[in-house]
Amino acid sequence: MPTLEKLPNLMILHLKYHNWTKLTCTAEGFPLLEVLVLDMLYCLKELEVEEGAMPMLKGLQIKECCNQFTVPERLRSIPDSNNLNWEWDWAEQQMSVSITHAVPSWDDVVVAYEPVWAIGTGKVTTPQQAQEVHVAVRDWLKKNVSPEVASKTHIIYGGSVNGSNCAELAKKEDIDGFLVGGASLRGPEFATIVNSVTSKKVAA
Ligand SMILES: O=C(CO)COP(=O)(O)O
Repeated sequence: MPTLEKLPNLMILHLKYHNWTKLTCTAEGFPLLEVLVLDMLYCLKELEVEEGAMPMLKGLQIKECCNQFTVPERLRSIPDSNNLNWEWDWAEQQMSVSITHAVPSWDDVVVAYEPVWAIGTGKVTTPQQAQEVHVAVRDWLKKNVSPEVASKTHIIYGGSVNGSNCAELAKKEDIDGFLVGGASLRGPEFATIVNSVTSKKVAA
């Protein structure tokens, strides 16, 4: 936390699998953080958030942290990040933060859209919702970089992709591929996912 909380542009933080017993966020910590997920922190006994820390927090999820610890008063009114409906807001802000700096070659860039609530949860976004975000990312590239880069850049989706949902997602015009986690460990299923993206959809 002492290092992470000083990152000036960090907006989404998913902390998973660690044996921390106490997490402390100091008063100036996480100035732009909007979503915090504490996941499988089995040893966590104390979460201390000083007054003024995480001033932009809009979504919080605490899952599979088996010790009962007291959630600080200010965080109790923060909505579950699963219920947030501002996917494109996030995507746009993240694009701005990460891409306003020079990219040496757009040929080497792949943009991945991964809703934080879909990562490793078994909850996948709907193809329609993913398509909307991918279109918005492509439009952003068109306006802020160039139409050529927008048409050539692969925009891939990640978050609970599996052998059963990949075909419907892959049908969407602006979903150019997948970022696969858990299902990549199951060979035949991974092959199904790879084969579901049958053609390169972006311009050559
Ligand atoms: O984080 C991921 C890939 O980087 C996605 O993981 P899952 O496919 O297990 O949700």
